[in-house]
Amino acid sequence: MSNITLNQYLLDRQQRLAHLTPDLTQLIVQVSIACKAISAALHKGALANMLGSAGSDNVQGEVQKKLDVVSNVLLMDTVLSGGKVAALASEEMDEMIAGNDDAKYLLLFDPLDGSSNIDINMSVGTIFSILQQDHAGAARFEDFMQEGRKQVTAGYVLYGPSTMLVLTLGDGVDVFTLDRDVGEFILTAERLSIPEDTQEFAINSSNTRHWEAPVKRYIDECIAGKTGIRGKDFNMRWVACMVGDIHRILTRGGIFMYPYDLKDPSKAGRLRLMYEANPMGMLIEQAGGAASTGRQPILDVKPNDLHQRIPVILGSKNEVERLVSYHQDPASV
Ligand SMILES: O=P(O)(O)OC[C@H]1O[C@](O)(COP(=O)(O)O)[C@@H](O)[C@@H]1O
Ligand SMILES: [Mg+2]
Ligand SMILES: [Mg+2]
Repeated sequence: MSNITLNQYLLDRQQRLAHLTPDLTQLIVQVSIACKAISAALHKGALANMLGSAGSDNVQGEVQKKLDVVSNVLLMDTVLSGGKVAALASEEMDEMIAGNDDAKYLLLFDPLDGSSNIDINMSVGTIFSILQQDHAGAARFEDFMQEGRKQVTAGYVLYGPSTMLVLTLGDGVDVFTLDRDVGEFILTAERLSIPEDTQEFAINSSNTRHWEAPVKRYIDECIAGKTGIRGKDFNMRWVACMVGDIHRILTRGGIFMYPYDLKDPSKAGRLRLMYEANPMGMLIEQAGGAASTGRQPILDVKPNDLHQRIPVILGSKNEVERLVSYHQDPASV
């Protein structure tokens, strides 16, 4: 194992990556500090009265857990006091929050992903995405409306049996594990690569009756296994925390889907473009996988709202491409 800390790693990358400015490095470090504090709060759990609901709803009408609120405040306070963001936006807040007018970066985050896992002591995560602000002066809402392809950094922290930071600067995907004894994220895996094929899928199958035909066809074929046209058996996993599911896929391959469904036709999907789909799409592509809505690459979607929802299909390239081809094949619909 290396003894390379996140700070050392970023200083080293500054020598080779022109877009990794000292300000961007500092912003990434500030996010990692907030995530260490979130990790500590999660670790204390019931002992620090951290479990349960906060008694409020977020902008999307979802009940906020205490830890959703605590994580949001920790991230916001740490980053705003660091002075490297022009503005930030969070899944848990209605509007963007302005930062330093002289700063050059915009930060987006899902402070606590997989909220329904908090009270059962299962894995949760934080997801973040960094965009460049391309003009001087105060940030505006429109500055955030950039395709995912323009992200300069994306990552997540998985709070599982160990706390891991998974990061891309647009040059591959690297993994850091929090050493609690010394309080540092240490580099533990480099240049992740997702196998092109898989026999593992992740989807909330309680929504089966609401799916569109291409998704039904794909999942039916996986379930038919050796007896169907796929000629091999598939396994199914569902962590109920996107960070956990994506971490598994980055580690050993697989496909993760939260497709459009007709349960509530007014919703374009369950997951959010800016806080979940874009950062995860960048990580997956950087590790050689594919990320699609079924109809176009996630990273090419031009956003129109901070809290926009979107269908997501992410993971092993050949499986994602197969499901995308079913969306184009009239026989599926
Ligand atoms: O409740 P379901 O349908 O299993 O949905 C689980 C999905 O919802 C999410 O928890 C949504 O994220 P939040 O917890 O940040 O709202 C994903 O992490 C996860 O993949
Ligand atoms: Mg989430
Ligand atoms: Mg969340």
